Parts: sequence; C-alpha cells; structure tokens
Amino acid sequence: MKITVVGAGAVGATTADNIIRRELAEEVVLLDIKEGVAEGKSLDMYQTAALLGFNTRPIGSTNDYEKTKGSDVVVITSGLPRKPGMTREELIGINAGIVKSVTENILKYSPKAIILVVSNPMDTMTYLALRESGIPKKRIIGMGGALDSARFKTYLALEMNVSPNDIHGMVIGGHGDTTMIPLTRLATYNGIPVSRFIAADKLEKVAADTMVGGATLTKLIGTSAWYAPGAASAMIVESIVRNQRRIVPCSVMLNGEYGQKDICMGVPVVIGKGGWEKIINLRLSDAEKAAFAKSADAVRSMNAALDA
Ligand SMILES: NC(=O)c1ccc[n+]([C@@H]2O[C@H](COP(=O)([O-])OP(=O)(O)OC[C@H]3O[C@@H](n4cnc5c(N)ncnc54)[C@H](O)[C@@H]3O)[C@@H](O)[C@H]2O)c1
Ligand SMILES: O=C(O)C[C@H](O)C(=O)O
Repeated sequence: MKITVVGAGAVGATTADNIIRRELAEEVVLLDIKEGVAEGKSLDMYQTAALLGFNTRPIGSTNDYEKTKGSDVVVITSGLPRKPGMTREELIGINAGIVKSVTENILKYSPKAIILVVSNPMDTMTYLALRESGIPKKRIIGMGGALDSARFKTYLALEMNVSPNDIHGMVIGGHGDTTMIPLTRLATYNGIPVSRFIAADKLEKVAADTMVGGATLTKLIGTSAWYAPGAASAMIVESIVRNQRRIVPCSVMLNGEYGQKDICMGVPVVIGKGGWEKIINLRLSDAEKAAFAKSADAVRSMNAALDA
C-alpha cells in the first residue's frame, strides 16, 4: 500500500503524521512545491519512528510526481488556507488552479488512485477534481463532514460533560459556515437522543457553534485548523485501506440522492476499499430537507464560479 499526501503544510503534514503513526501503508509520499519542505518534514517524521515504533516510511518530494507513482490513495491538501474574517469560498480563485493541476499530475502516475480532497472550498474542489479527471465518481471523496461531525460531537460532549467517544452525530450538507447541517435530532449519547440531556436553546447553540467551528479556530490561531482536519483525513484513509466500511459524512457526487444532481455535497457514505461505496439515505424531516436544498443552492452557485 502506498499513500501520497499533496501539500506539506499544516493539514498535509498532520494527515501524513497520523497515517504514518497508524501504519496505514508501507510508504507515504509527502509532496509540496516549496523546495525542501516535504523532504524536511518527512525526515522529521521518520525520526519519530525510533521513538514511536512504527515501520511506515515517509518520503518527501519537491513537486516530483514520479515519486508518487502507483499510489493507492492520494490526499490533496495543497492550497491557501483562510485568514480570520474570510470565508472558505473566497479561496476559490487560487485553489481551483492548484487542485486542477495537482489532480492531473497525480493521475498521470497513479491512474487508479482513490482521491481525498481537503483543499477549500472543499465541495467545489471535489466537484472540480471529479469533473476534470473524469474518473469513476466513487474514487473522489471530499473531506468536510468527518471534521464537522467531530466538532459537533465535541461541542455536545462539552455541553453534557461526557466523553466525546460516547456521542454519535453527523453533520451533512456543504462544508461552509452557513451551509453545514448539524443533525441535532439524530444525535445520541450512546443511543439515547441528546435532546433528553440538553435543553433546546443549548442544543441550538451547539449547532451554531459547530457551523462556525472552523471560523472560530481561524480567529484564535490566525490561520485555519490542522489537528482535527489531519485526524479526520487519516480516519477516512484508514477506512479505505483497511476496508472498514465506516459510515462517514463525505462530499460525494449526488445523482438524485437527497433530491440533488450534479453536485458534490456532504452525505453519509460507506467508505471502503473502493472509495465511497454507497450513500446512506437518511429520512430527513421537512426542515432538514429544506436546509439541505438551501445548502445545495449555495454550493451550486460556488460551482458555477468555476466557469465564470
Ligand atoms: N476540508 C477541510 O475540512 C479542511 C480543513 C482544514 C484545512 N482545509 C484546507 O486545506 C488547505 C491547506 O490548509 P493548510 O492549513 O495545510 O495550509 P498551508 O498553507 O499550511 O499548506 C498548504 C501547502 O500547500 C502547498 N502548495 C500550494 N500549491 C501547491 C501545489 N501546486 N502543489 C503542491 N503543493 C502546493 C503550499 O506550499 C503549502 O505548503 C486549505 O485550502 C484549507 O482551507 C480544509
Ligand atoms: O475553516 C477553515 O477554513 C478550514 C477548514 O475548512 C476547517 O473547517 O477547519
């Protein structure tokens, strides 16, 4: 098994680090355009092997795609992160060009790879990667809902003063400050609806905090987050390479599911060795359906900006 992570910045390096520590592949290639950075970070990571006991070999590359040849899974994190006060959508101009060229280069050397898109605005970048590559849709997955759901569970756990590991919940829709949909109605504390433990106004605040989870961190840090994004990306990679068939909300191409077509958006999917294997069709309430349709309108207008 060989995995490539494109972009050796905050998210790419953290993703690679999580993948390596979990020994998800024999080789992990980290590639960046900045001279020496991927090589340096890979060597730094490899020097933790003698301390942590893993056997995966990280390999750095300054824009040499030959080194990525034969990758089974590729994670694309290359691109600008937002600064405080910006939306993810404002990154489209520069990141679209980066994601397009990276996807082309990757597929030249790894035509069978499953691609996980992380760069923002993620739903549109996933759509772009799929449209430009023309590879089977099940091999292109956008990472957003896994992270948003982790934030949702964390805020629920903090509100309830319980372990996040006992909370189950999902965020679907677009990966945007106003487009994501935390499914409060379906969230549980080990199977018990969280509404039994949290008052309605508090639950609404948890949902609102989840939606601006990325913006909150960007304001605090000065750039966007990487620990949870890296862990979320590695979790999806693990479900692919170990064929765990976990249900994870991911941005995938919809063809009538959830009432939408020709759009990549976050819905629960089964993730296994073929990529996303099937979409789980949740029975949404009327309000949730309306929120999903509104979210789709926003994502669709962002996709239209690709051709503007
Ligand atoms: N989907 C999500 O949930 C999620 C979460 C966090 C961050 N992100 C996004 O991920 C992206 C990366 O964030 P970051 O914090 O790691 O940024 P960063 O600036 O730390 O790293 C980005 C890296 O990409 C590299 N890069 C730029 N163009 C490249 C190219 N053509 N080929 C190879 N490498 C190239 C840069 O040199 C840099 O090292 C941003 O777009 C950010 O918004 C998405
Ligand atoms: O918030 C961002 O811009 C980065 C990422 O999408 C996140 O949710 O952390």
